[in-house]
Amino acid sequence: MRSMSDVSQICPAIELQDISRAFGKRKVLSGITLTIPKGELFGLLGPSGSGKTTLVKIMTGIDRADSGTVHMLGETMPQLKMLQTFGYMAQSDALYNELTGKQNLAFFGAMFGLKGRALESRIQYAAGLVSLNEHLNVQTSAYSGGMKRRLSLAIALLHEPKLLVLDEPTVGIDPVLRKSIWRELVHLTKQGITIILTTHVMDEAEKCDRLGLIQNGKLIALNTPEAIKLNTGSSTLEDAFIALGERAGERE
Ligand SMILES: Nc1ncnc2c1ncn2[C@@H]1O[C@H](COP(=O)(O)OP(=O)(O)OP(=O)(O)O)[C@@H](O)[C@H]1O
Repeated sequence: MRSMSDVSQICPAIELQDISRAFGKRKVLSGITLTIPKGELFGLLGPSGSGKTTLVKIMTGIDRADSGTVHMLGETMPQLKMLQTFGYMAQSDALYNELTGKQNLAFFGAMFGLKGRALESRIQYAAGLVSLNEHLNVQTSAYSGGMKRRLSLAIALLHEPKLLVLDEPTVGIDPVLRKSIWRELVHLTKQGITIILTTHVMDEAEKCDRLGLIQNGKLIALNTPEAIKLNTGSSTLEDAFIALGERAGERE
């Protein structure tokens, strides 16, 4: 008989089956079916309000679908124990402003059971990744918007999650740092970590292994960046998405 860890070895990182969600009378997601294998760098794109944040919240169990099923590494979601498995970076930063950057990291690290040397070394790694080492002892209330985003990303990475779910992770981050963060994200997926992110930035979308395009709560395209361009006869992803959006609009 297979143990739970054997099951998580062979299961995809995320499996969504026929997910729908409405807020009141407003249908935000309709019939989304999507499988994301382990180690993939998956990008969710779509116009503002198309349902991307709602979908990633449902993947992590932060929000619940009205119908459909969610599995993370073979486990039915939501499940409290899965909080240890993934790191989530929300669009708005959830930080303690009266604490320093380091105290914030230590607080969230302790919540994930990290302590002593292990906690210190993870804080140094995560802060280094987002170039915050020199600002760790500054109170977070004095951080710029970009620094807060970077600290939120460091917190999401702190407990070595197998899966990272990042909602517009590089908004407000300067191009040089954005590049180095992306280099590290790609490096993490090479180690088998799955990354699912939302973005509006086309050059970030180009770096993803696969993209899902959401429009009006429906998944209207799912493929590699190259195939999406090829299938629409477009030279840029931007043109491809405009073409796909128009086609989907005509079908509705
Ligand atoms: N808790 C909520 N209550 C009511 N409506 C909501 C709630 N959360 C999201 N919505 C609505 O659902 C729709 C989809 O929102 P969502 O945040 O998922 O979009 P998005 O694609 O992530 O947008 P953006 O790119 O601007 O972040 C929007 O119309 C939003 O107003």
